[in-house]
Amino acid sequence: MAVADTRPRKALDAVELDPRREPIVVVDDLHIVYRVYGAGGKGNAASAFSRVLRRKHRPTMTEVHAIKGLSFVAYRGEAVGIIGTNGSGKSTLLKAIAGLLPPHRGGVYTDGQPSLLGVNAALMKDLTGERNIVLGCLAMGMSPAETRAKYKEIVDFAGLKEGFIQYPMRTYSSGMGARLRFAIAAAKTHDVLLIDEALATGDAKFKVKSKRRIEELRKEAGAVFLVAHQLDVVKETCDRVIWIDEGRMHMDGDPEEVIAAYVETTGK
Ligand SMILES: Nc1ncnc2c1ncn2[C@@H]1O[C@H](COP(=O)(O)OP(=O)(O)OP(=O)(O)O)[C@@H](O)[C@H]1O
Repeated sequence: MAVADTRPRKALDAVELDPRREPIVVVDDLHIVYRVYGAGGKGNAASAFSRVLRRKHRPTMTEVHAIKGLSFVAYRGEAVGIIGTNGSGKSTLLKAIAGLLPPHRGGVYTDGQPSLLGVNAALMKDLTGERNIVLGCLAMGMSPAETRAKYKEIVDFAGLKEGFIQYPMRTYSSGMGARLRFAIAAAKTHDVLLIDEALATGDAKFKVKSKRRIEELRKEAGAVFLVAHQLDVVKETCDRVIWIDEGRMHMDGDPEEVIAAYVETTGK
């Protein structure tokens, strides 16, 4: 899948390519800019009316430059951890790789279909866990027969308390929701699996289980990207870590080294 590239290629030239491995995600001088309308102005009816009278269609617009020229190549079989302080651009990068945010400049190229598994992944709160499994599997492109075949495996993996699978998801704790989301996403082999904080709320036993499943997914599929604030999860799960600071690449390499440098700099 290719996402708009509107400028001469330059930044990726600086990235070293490993000719022995197969690239699966290429991020080339990526810039992501959010447009925020109405920031700074009063968001009430009077100011909207005043805009109408002044024939100004839109409230003031400000831009947030969240990713500022990021370039790297991820290879088949890699598990890449993305770390950085709050607001550094981790979730934005995942969304851009998933194709959910258009690049302002530069591009993201993936070999195969990326799937984003986030804390806010679109499960329906008013539907039962059971219905969400079916909908989730169908939404991931599985056939009804495949969905039926995988159903029990998903329920077992999520390991919810007895009977909860028949309850609406709004009755689940955040940890239970995260477990079910992960279990649904992990039921399928993904070309590129993007995980945003989904493992944060699981307990220790579930983390071990998910780590094992991520390893399997890496073998079966393309690459796994993981955003997590818990550095131990990243260290245990990933074989490469990218540290983003204010939307820019700060460090990229061995998990132990990058995390040690991050802890030393940020004190986290
Ligand atoms: N929908 C949005 N509209 C405008 N600005 C946004 C939006 N989402 C994120 N931002 C801004 O983009 C920047 C990067 O945010 P992002 O959520 O990617 O950071 P993050 O590293 O994932 O943060 P955290 O660790 O807190 O989850 C921040 O300055 C944030 O305020």
